[in-house]
Amino acid sequence: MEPQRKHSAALHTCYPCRRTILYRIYAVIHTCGIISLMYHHAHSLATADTTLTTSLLLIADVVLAFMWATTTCLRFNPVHRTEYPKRYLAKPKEDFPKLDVFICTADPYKEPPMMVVNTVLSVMAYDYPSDKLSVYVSDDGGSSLTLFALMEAAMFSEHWLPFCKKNSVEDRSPEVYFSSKSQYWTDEAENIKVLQSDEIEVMPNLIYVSREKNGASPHHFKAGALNTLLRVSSVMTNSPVILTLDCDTYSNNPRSPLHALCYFSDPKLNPSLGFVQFPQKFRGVNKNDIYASELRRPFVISMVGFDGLMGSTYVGTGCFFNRRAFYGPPTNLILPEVDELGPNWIADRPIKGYFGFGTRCSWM
Ligand SMILES: O=c1ccn([C@@H]2O[C@H](COP(=O)(O)OP(=O)(O)O[C@H]3O[C@H](CO)[C@@H](O)[C@H](O)[C@H]3O)[C@@H](O)[C@H]2O)c(=O)[nH]1
Ligand SMILES: [Mn+2]
Repeated sequence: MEPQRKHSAALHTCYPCRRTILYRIYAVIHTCGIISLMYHHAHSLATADTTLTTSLLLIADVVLAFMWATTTCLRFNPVHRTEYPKRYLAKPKEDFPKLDVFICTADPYKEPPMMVVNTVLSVMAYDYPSDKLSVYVSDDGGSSLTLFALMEAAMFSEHWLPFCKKNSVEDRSPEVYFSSKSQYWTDEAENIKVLQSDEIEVMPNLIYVSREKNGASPHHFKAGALNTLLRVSSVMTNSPVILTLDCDTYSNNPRSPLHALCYFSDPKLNPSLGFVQFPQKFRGVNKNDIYASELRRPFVISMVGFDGLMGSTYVGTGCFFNRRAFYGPPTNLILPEVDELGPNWIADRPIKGYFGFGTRCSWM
């Protein structure tokens, strides 16, 4: 992501970390220390007899100095960002771009379908116009259990979405909501029952995709699944903004799309803005995180460091993409041979779907 240091844009601000100056002073002192150490080694090599020992020490110190330099650049200009989603909300709803969400699952035993549907429901229930939202699930396991769970989730969503929006529920993964409020939700469960399904007229699209795999060509695991979803979604909805999620990472903020759009809608950033990566947060780690399972260094410290240099890295989940970014660099649009797979194709055919097992879902 392009860093933007000025407080100019109304929808987001970016400011450097306050302790950067102290760190830079320390880094200069440390660099002087490394240079004098290198000088000492070079001097010893030229004058002393212990050439082998000195050479080994020199190599060890060069390696350590290189490792220090590569991590130091991430501490050199860390930046913090703030978005103002309420300001974005003030726009007319017609101006909101369509959003496609890609969720990958592969194994119904290691990734239980209940976990997958909780992730699905957490994004279907976004505070976002439902008619602009499409959720695509790629199931590399081709599991009928996962498909069945999704069908049930589609029906449950008719109750869950109005309930979340009416009660301003913050945790929109049902599993998290019901476990975190276990002392309250007995009363609220009654509310779920009495809600009518027509409170929200349009429901988000929910599309299940299980790609064909064969021995003749490599399937490329998650990357292959995401590419399949990219192609399928381009002919069905072709939304300009895409969110990718692993099936085990639910969205814990119903306004996440608005936060991302604060950047995508900025005309100064947009031509070169490929993606907006959200940090990962982990549930269920032990108190004080003694095993460092939160992975704070890669997901928090390094990310703000990358952001201040040339932009963060994609960490595989929780990332909003500009669909245009998949069609070549900002100055060069590389169009596919099939028009319908291009970024500017307007996919306006209505999506009509029927489930198996004799059930037709009313939201399609
Ligand atoms: O053939 C496959 C294999 C995996 N996946 C999905 O890919 C995701 C990540 O795979 P997983 O085995 O869970 O990898 P992890 O090590 O848990 O994931 C971390 O590391 C991955 C890269 O190695 C990133 O893609 C993930 O975002 C990151 O969370 C999951 O949703 C899987 O369902 C597929 O869709 N098809
Ligand atoms: Mn995983």
